[in-house]
Amino acid sequence: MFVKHQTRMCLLRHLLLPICLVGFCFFSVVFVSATPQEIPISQASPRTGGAQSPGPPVVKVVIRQDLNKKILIALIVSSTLLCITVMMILYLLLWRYRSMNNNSFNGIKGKSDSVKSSGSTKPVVHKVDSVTKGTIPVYEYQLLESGTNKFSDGNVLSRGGRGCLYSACLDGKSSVTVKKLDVGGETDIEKQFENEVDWLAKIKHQNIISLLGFSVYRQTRCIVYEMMQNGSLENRLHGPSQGSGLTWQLRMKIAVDIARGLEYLHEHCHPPVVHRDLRSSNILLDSDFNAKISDFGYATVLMTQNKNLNRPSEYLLDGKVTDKNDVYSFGVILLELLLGKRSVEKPSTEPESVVTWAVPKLSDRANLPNILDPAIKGTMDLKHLYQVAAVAVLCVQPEPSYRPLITDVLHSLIPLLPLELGGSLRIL
Ligand SMILES: Nc1ncnc2c1ncn2[C@@H]1O[C@H](COP(=O)(O)OP(=O)(O)OP(=O)(O)O)[C@@H](O)[C@H]1O
Repeated sequence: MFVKHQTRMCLLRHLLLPICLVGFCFFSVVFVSATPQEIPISQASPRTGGAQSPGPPVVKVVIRQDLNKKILIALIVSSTLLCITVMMILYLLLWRYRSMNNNSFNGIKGKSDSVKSSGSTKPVVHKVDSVTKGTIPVYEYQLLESGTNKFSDGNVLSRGGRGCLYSACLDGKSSVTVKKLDVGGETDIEKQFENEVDWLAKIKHQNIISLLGFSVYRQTRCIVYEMMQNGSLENRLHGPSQGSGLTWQLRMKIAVDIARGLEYLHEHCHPPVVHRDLRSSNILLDSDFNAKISDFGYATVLMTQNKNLNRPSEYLLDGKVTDKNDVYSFGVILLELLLGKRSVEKPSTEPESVVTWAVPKLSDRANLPNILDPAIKGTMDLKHLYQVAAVAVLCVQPEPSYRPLITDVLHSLIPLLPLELGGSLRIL
């Protein structure tokens, strides 16, 4: 919204000068053409005593010199107009080219740089008005500190690999989530912080977590997100409740939501974005169990070299990043939803991935009901179950090119989801 508004204002500002020039020329032309074209010269004899004597007819004589002058003026005006039009077109083309370059997903780098240079010793100023400028709000560190009771243990939602997550109340009413990262000279964390803020500032979608702002204070980086009351999908499936709160229909809704978020990244972002770290712990659920993709610390544009990335080998096919990496990860989540198993089980022996465990078993569809998550056994149409399992198996093909596009996955899942949950299935 803000970015669109900003662009419109910018366009207006840039168009104002050429419009004024054209307007000026237009009025010049109108003015010139409005001046008399001919000067009538009467050759009649002088009037006597006010009575008009019938004299010879009035002859209109065009003064040649004047005519030449007018042609000259017309020529000057029209050539000026032509020049201005050409200049205006060039100017617009140049401006369009520049703004396209600026908008092509490098918008926040400038912001990150300024953050770096200003942020090491002083708190960043709380820019409330930055919202109206089309940028992301920069929170004062002290505001986040007081909103989380000085980052107290009582406010901790989770302790992650890269930092701690707190619930916070910033405006005295609604609750938000603050992720606090301690950079401590670790460039990797700083990079992930910048990457996350950079992407989330540009990506707005109902199935992608909303970024509310960030803060930079000495060695501490904070990211403020919307609160996702039902936590992560991983916790819902494999935590204390063991998936009991997730019905078959809810699971289908979650799968469709994730596919919608991914489809937006792969098909509607320009250039396309690959998440690269899709897993059930990065799928968050709001109070209505709407699923949103989070954690964009590793996200990148499609088809860049995959350097410096410490991910499992299945994410690094030929060192290339493609949208099919995300499709594979989506398949893993689908298997987790169906079977209630973790993506990687860690028994006392060798850790085993759900893919190597499930795919051989799924070759015989009659086997499927036996390995299904007990929490959903016998609660769905078997035809639907087979269809979802087939999609999951396709997504986790070892050969990336054999995996479907996420848009195809999405459109094969939508008919299995009831209308009231955002699908197209009519339950009679
Ligand atoms: N906006 C949110 N609202 C509610 N809970 C959240 C939110 N974001 C994250 N969480 C919870 O915190 C957990 C950790 O999330 P976080 O993004 O901090 O992980 P992380 O630090 O990236 O950990 P890892 O390095 O293992 O990915 C999530 O799995 C989820 O349970």
